[in-house]
Amino acid sequence: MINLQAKALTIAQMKEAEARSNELGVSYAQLMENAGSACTAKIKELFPKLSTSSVVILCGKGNNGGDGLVIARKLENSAADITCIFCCGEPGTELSQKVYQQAAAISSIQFLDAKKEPMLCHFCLNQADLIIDCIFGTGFHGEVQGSAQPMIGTANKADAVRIAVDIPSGMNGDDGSCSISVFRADHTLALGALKPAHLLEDTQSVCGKIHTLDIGMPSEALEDSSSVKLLKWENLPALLPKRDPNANKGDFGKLLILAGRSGMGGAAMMATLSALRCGCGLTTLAAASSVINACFPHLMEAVTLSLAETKDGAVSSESLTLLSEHLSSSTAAVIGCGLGHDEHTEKLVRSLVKETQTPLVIDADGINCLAGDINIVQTAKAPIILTPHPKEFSRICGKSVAEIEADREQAASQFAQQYSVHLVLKGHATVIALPDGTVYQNTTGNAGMAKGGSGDVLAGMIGSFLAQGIASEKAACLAVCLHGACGDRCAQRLSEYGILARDLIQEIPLLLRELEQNR
Ligand SMILES: NC(=O)C1=CN([C@@H]2O[C@H](COP(=O)(O)OP(=O)(O)OC[C@H]3O[C@@H](n4cnc5c(N)ncnc54)[C@H](O)[C@@H]3O)[C@@H](O)[C@H]2O)[C@@H](O)CC1
Ligand SMILES: Nc1ncnc2c1ncn2[C@@H]1O[C@H](COP(=O)(O)OP(=O)(O)O)[C@@H](O)[C@H]1O
Ligand SMILES: [K+]
Repeated sequence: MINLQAKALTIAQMKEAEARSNELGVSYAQLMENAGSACTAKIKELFPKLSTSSVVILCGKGNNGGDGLVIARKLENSAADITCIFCCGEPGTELSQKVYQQAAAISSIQFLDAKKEPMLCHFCLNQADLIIDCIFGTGFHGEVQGSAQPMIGTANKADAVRIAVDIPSGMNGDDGSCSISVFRADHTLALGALKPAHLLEDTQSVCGKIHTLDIGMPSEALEDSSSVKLLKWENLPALLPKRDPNANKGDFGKLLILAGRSGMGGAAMMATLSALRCGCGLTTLAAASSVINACFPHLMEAVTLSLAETKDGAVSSESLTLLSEHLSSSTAAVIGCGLGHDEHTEKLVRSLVKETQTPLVIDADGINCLAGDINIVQTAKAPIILTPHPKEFSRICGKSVAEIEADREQAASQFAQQYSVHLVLKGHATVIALPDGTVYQNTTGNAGMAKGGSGDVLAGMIGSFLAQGIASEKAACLAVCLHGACGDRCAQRLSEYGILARDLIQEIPLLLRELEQNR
């Protein structure tokens, strides 16, 4: 598994993780106690002048409020004075009621009710040196209403350091959408794991600096929660191997690209050029003879293999033996870009995939050729990376495009595990799912790439890295994220409307140079 720092659990996954912790012997009450301890330790670290400071803790009536009451108890003797303000009435959950009783037994903690004593509450907030927000956490929905609203308003204007526990109150933890009234934190203490909202660019001004706190959830409980790892540009330098200064072209692999029926030469060329730009030692394009004749002058650095055509311009199955031989001497192959899908090609693709031991990237029509008998990928001898867009994926997974789009990560992960393949489900936030259940979600790319040809560029890039001996997981992650980053750079210069797939190819070496420098 690639070691990525960012790991976010959705609110539903967090609830599952809490339930699993409970089953594994770390009770809900213990988690709240641990959360309070971890927050208190972090608050002391972030705010060293505590002993001479006034602290106000804004509490909701759920378990986020419960965390606040544990913090109040744990801060006793460390701060000059502590006030807890109930913003939505008294604690309403079993857990928060229990910790309220414990805190209430400490005479030095003052408790106020925002509805009953608003003036006093505003006064305390204005005098505070530190304000801790425990009104809402993962249970928040809709808009902040009632007494919580003016409390947040005054807290945001106060001359104090503001710390939010778990999620700034008023923000949705999954999608980062904010209520009109939202607590503006200098620091946010994410409990147990980051939530998706913590990772969004737009939410940074609301969250401030984010700290993820260990609250004693067993690692099995967190890992089992099918977390999605975010793949970012910053992760790429570590994935790009350094080229051995003594190496020769034989050390950087041989890639075979089987692509391009008559009339689809652009796809074949695009895949070949992007493979060349990603550093493969020797790249061969095998395509219909008319395509080779047309593309040949533009592919000076590639070897070409001209394949017999049917009268309709499809690649004929006559070429099976020739292709099998080339495939066995290659270190990876890409099958599919603009290859077409008729009975000849289907027969050819199925035979090659069944027999070969060479690692494969299967894209576009390569996938369509397998759609009637997808079990072939499960029994194949070679490691396989499939790169469908949602419609192609729909043809092989038995789900509708709408069902896939409703939970892309889940659909991709289920398929990858069932068929023991690496699956790259393309589109906005491309998902990479591994046979072991690991799921990555790409963060680069833009809608300017939603144009014919972008997918062919990606297939060539993955194939090139694979041919150089980079393992499937790294090759797919590196290529997908780099491909998106090329799109982002191109869009800055040429606009999302104006970029072409060929522009992505020109951007590859510029960004590879940056990765080499940052390694
Ligand atoms: N469940 C657990 O095991 C743990 C939970 N923890 C804390 O518990 C939090 C989640 O607790 P809860 O599920 O109780 O949820 P919250 O405490 O986030 O809030 C839920 C309460 O707020 C109310 N509410 C939601 N939206 C509102 C709105 N717009 N206006 C007015 N009221 C609104 C709900 O009706 C409910 O009473 C986490 O964020 C975390 O801080 C931690 O203590 C760790 C352990
Ligand atoms: N809205 C988007 N945001 C980010 N990337 C996108 C978006 N739309 C498409 N892409 C990327 O562009 C590529 C399109 O590939 P594909 O659909 O196979 O097209 P084609 O094969 O015609 O080139 C994929 O890598 C996909 O992830
Ligand atoms: K909060």
